[in-house]
Amino acid sequence: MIIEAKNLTAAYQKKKVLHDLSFTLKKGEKLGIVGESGSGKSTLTRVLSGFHPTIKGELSIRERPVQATVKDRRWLCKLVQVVFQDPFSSLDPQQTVQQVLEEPLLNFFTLTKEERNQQLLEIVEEVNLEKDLLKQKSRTVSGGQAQRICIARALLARPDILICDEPVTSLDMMTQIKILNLLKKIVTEKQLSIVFVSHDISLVFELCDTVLVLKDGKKMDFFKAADWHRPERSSYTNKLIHSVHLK
Ligand SMILES: Nc1ncnc2c1ncn2[C@@H]1O[C@H](COP(=O)(O)OP(=O)(O)OP(=O)(O)O)[C@@H](O)[C@H]1O
Repeated sequence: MIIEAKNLTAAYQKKKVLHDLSFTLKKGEKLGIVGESGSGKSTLTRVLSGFHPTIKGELSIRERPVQATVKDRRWLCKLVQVVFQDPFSSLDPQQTVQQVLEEPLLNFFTLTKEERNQQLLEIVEEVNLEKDLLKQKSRTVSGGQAQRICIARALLARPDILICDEPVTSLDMMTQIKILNLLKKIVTEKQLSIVFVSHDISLVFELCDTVLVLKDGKKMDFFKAADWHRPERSSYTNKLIHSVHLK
């Protein structure tokens, strides 16, 4: 298992927001986390990337126990890459796109300048960005371009796990479709384990193998996406499914 979570419980101050969550993710599998606003999706991604402590339970990634310590975060920062809802929140506006993309290459690998340049050219093509954009400051790019840059930066780290936390929610409809198509391509082509967070269950069914449904920080269901029609789903999951008119 690449992720093994047993009874994970997390809180802000004393208020519990995740309750006894248990689930697993195999290498190369795509896990969708679904739930309405405030159900704990983002908190769970922070726990998985070592940025939020648990008050109970056990989390292991690649069979190594994880707590939110500085040492764990250092270990996890290459292994687990996160693409956030608002791409600009994780871009330094003063950096050029080239500097943003070079960061994981400089931090995690020993490469010559030529090797780095080669990887930059390959990744901009892969995520469908103009290579002239490399010279621009990241604050001058569009929302869609910014999200492509964040996806490219995450992929350049060659992570084991890619977490996408509502990666299209802040984008306009047409850009959402384009970024989703890019993510679908990545999901199909890469042997990555992916955690895809969304309030949209139909999207999760499209992209993921397994689905974790959260409500008020509690696990409502954990099942294979292909089995979505089975009657034993919780009434909450059934409501989510029916709300998007799946057949
Ligand atoms: N920094 C914080 N301090 C205190 N409470 C927080 C903090 N961040 C989140 N919470 C609370 O934790 C609960 C879960 O929030 P979280 O952001 O994880 O949910 P979510 O499902 O990601 O929501 P959304 O879809 O709106 O992003 C909510 O009740 C929220 O108010």
